Formats: sequence, C-alpha cells, structure tokens
Amino acid sequence: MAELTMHGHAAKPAWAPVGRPSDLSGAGAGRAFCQQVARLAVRSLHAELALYPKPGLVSLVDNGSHTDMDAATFMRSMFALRRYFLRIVAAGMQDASFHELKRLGIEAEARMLRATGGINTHRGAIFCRGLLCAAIGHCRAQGIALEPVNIQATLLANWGRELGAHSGDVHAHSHGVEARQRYAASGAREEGARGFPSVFGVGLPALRRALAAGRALREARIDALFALMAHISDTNVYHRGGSGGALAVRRQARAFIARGATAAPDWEARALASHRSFSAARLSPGGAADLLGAVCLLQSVCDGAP
Ligand SMILES: CC(C)(COP(=O)(O)OP(=O)(O)OC[C@H]1O[C@@H](n2cnc3c(N)ncnc32)[C@H](O)[C@@H]1O)[C@@H](O)C(=O)NCCC(=O)NCCS
Ligand SMILES: Nc1ncnc2c1ncn2[C@@H]1O[C@H](COP(=O)(O)OP(=O)(O)OP(=O)(O)O)[C@@H](O)[C@H]1O
Repeated sequence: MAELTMHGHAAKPAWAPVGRPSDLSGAGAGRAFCQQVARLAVRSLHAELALYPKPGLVSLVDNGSHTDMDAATFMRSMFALRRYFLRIVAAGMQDASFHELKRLGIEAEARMLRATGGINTHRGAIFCRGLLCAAIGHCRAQGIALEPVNIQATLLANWGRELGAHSGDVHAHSHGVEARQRYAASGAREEGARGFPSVFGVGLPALRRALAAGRALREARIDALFALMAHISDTNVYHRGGSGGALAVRRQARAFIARGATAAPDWEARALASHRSFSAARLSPGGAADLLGAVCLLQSVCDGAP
C-alpha cells in the first residue's frame, strides 16, 4: 500500500516511525502498521492463488497437478493465517528471538493443517513470508526505510545465524529433507539461511523489469514466476518428479524466458501449454509459487503496489 512506502517515488508514509514497542499492545500506530502488513501478507497469498496460468499449480481456475487440494483449501488456509502474520510483524518490531519466530511459525502450521484437514497448502509461505514480515516489522521499529535491500539485511543481521543452523529439528522427515538427501537439492531452509536471494535477486527484479517495460501486474507476476522456476532448486518438484522433473521445469521456464516471457505476443498460449504438460506429468513448482507470493508481498510493501 502506498502509505507504507518509505522512499522517494511513492506517497509519503501516513504514520510516524514507530519508536516504542509498547505501541504494539494498544491501538497505536504500531498496531495499525502490523495490521496493514498482515493484510498485505494475506493479499499476497490471494495474488499467488489467483494468478493463472501457473504451470501445474492450483488456481481459481483449476487444480493443476493436485488431486488433494483446490482453491477452497487454499482460501481456508489463507483465512487461518491472518493472525499469524499480525503476530510475527509485531514480534519483529519487538526484537523477538529466532526461537520466538519459530514458535509462531510452528503454531501457524498447526492452524493451517487444522483449517485444511491436514493438507500442506502454505508451509513454505509461513516460513518465508513470516520471516519477511518479522524483518519488515523490525525495520519499521528501527526507523529503517522499507526497501528490499534493508529488509534482507535486517533479516540476515537478526536471525541469519540461527537460520543457517536451522537444519533437522523441525520436520525431520519432510519431503524437503528427502529431496536434499536423495538429489542433493537445496530448498526452503537453504533459501532462508541465505536471506531468500531468489526473492530479492531474481523474482522481484523480474517483476519490476516487466512493470518498467509497461506490462500489467498479471504479466509481471507471470514473468517473476517463470524466472523463479528457471532458477531455484524446488524440493516440491524433486519430490514429485525427481531430477528429470526438475530438469524439465527449468528447461521449460528457460525456453519461455528466452522467447521474451510475457513480452512475446503468444506468451499466454505457451504458458497454458506448460500448465497442461506439467499437470499431465504431475509436476508442481510449489516452492516457486511460495517465493512468487513473497515477491508480491515485498512489492506491495516497498513499491506501494496493490
Ligand atoms: C523450513 C521449513 C519450511 C521446512 O522445510 P522442508 O524443506 O523440510 O519442508 P517441506 O518439504 O515440507 O517444504 C516446505 C515448503 O518449502 C517450499 N519450497 C520448496 N523448495 C523451495 C525453495 N527452493 N525455496 C523456497 N521454498 C521452497 C515448498 O513449497 C514447501 O511448502 C519449515 O517447515 C520450518 O522449519 N518451519 C518452522 C516454522 C516456521 O515456519 N518458522 C517461520 C519463522 S522462523
Ligand atoms: N498455488 C499453488 N498450488 C500448489 N501448490 C502450491 C501453490 N502455492 C504454493 N504451493 C506449495 O506447494 C506445496 C504443495 O505441493 P505438494 O502437494 O507436492 O506438497 P506436499 O504436502 O509436500 O506433498 P504431497 O501432497 O505429495 O504429500 C505446498 O507446500 C505449498 O506451499
């Protein structure tokens, strides 16, 4: 939202920087800020879900490669996470420890699973967007401009050491752990430990480039998604498709980008063809989808986008 933006080209912030953590408990500017960021985080979940066509992924149009979840499952999960985002922004403002953020994340996962009947819709989003929300809150409390470079630096400076050491204690037998062991794939934990370089260095720049070239938000988000698919090591893809599946995802994404991505007049037909072929092969780049959502959140916080 425009009023969040702390730098030159958008509207001035509506609130004075929050200095005192005690603001968070009352109805002061701190609480209003947390509520606004939480709203943007939930909106980023919706933006990711609503985008179509996303190869193999669930959207409002169809379920892609998935038989166990649909848009309604994602909507239930989304509503269950609102309070989590509010709490984790506040925790970031109050200088919370990594242990405290992790506790909030684990609690949110449990709430998500209750809302979906045990289906994992947003584990990656809870992890990545939760940490970003904490860093955004911390920046705000310290009067640091809400710019991507500052948010990433804040995340690493405050929780980077523990993120680097965060290995096998949560979900010792997850699909991500399995993909790392079988294929030496990296995944959400490694992304987190490095301060989500794919979000800040790949997805967000791709989205901004497309917008600067005059394309609409939908096209810019598609460009960001394909840039992420071409770049990351997605443990969801490894889990479902092995190394062959991971190679196929990267190849298709690179071919889409090489043809000009959404600048090409026939981009939609080609994105749809990818969606059909991924769905037939049961491939689902869920990690890229999570990171795209994080890009949407950062764009709305830093650039004042809807
Ligand atoms: C680190 C987490 C995400 C575990 O990851 P792990 O790879 O073991 O689990 P899993 O296979 O279930 O995957 C988790 C998610 O990562 C996403 N993902 C896959 N690949 C990637 C990637 N390269 N980059 C980012 N996300 C990815 C997937 O979409 C999936 O939703 C997490 O469950 C965790 O530690 N949670 C603890 C609480 C928490 O969220 N804390 C937040 C603040 S510290
Ligand atoms: N729009 C989306 N469609 C599908 N998956 C998504 C979407 N957005 C994010 N994801 C991520 O992809 C993952 C879902 O994929 P998948 O069903 O393979 O997960 P899983 O629970 O690890 O595996 P399985 O369902 O095979 O047990 C979720 O963790 C979710 O974070």
